[in-house]
Amino acid sequence: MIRRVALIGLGTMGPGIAARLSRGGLSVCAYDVSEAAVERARGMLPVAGDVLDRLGIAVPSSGEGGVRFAASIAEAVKGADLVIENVPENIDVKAETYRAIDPLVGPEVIVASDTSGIPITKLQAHISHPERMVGMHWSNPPHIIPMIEVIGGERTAPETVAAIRDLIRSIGLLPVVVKKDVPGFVENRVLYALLREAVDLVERGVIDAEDLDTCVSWGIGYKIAAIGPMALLDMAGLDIYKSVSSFLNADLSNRADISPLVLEKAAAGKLGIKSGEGMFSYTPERIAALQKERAGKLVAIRRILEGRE
Ligand SMILES: NC(=O)C1=CN([C@@H]2O[C@H](COP(=O)(O)OP(=O)(O)OC[C@H]3O[C@@H](n4cnc5c(N)ncnc54)[C@H](O)[C@@H]3O)[C@@H](O)[C@H]2O)C=CC1
Ligand SMILES: Cc1ncc(C(=O)O)c(C(=O)O)c1O
Repeated sequence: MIRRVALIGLGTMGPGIAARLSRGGLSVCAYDVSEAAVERARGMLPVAGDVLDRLGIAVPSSGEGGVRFAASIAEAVKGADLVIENVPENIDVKAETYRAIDPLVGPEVIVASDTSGIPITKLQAHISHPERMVGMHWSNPPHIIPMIEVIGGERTAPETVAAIRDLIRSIGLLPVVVKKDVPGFVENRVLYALLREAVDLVERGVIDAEDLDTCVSWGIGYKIAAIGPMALLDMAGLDIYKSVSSFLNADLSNRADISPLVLEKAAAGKLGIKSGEGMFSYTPERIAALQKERAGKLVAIRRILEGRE
């Protein structure tokens, strides 16, 4: 039974994951190489806790759960049943992290990666018990989005996939088991198909960035939360999809490299909210207001989709 979780990496994803696991009654020991990341995570926990309150996810009455911060990776993984790796999306950084964890944990400990899409088969080459390694891909913001992809690599034991699926379910979240270890799994293959086309349309001057967001959020986005893509095909009619895709598919962006617009901005340090500028510009006040507004909307939508309002 999984009760104690070590969480390695407290950047964008870590604090929300820690808060949600703790609400599920799991005891979390978190670690980051960066002191600043740990301090930021400490500050994020009550904010995420407030959102979880509004989602109606109660603090366990048993007194279980809780998040503490470790001073070393060894302290973090000591006594853990599950280690969740949340370090940057770079195979070398992840491999180095597994090398550090490997001698510190027994063969019964599951090592899960929150990778956005590096195949688990590649990651498990860097660990001495590959049968205990699994993908556990959360979606951002992880304390609010209930769906988590579970991915086994070529050498993952089916029992490991089942254990993570059951854990996710046991804390009231929604596991989706991906049957093949393809790059990007499912969520990001679909998201990156959309993002490639969106960036291309803005880059070619077909539409401004603000209007692109209005079009997608109030058109496809609003609809797709209630009606998934496969159900949408049936709602529109496969005859319509056949006619439109007969001329449109060939015209969609099929670029295999990274768009020049994104490369240019990234090279100039324009990374989005984390740097104050990306596709749009942000002041610190605007970031705080946006985060509050977005959490409020996501909570309200989720409550409606769950039939609670
Ligand atoms: N940002 C997003 O929207 C999502 C990201 N992911 C994935 O989750 C993982 C983490 O992503 P983010 O939180 O966005 O990254 P991030 O770059 O914001 O945070 C990574 C953290 O890991 C720390 N770190 C680096 N090496 C470490 C080590 N050896 N030991 C302990 N800590 C270490 C860094 O100091 C940093 O605080 C990546 O694999 C990413 O692809 C998954 C879902 C969504
Ligand atoms: C741009 C982008 N890339 C990756 C992810 C992920 O799920 O890994 C997300 C996300 O929203 O979670 C994302 O927005």
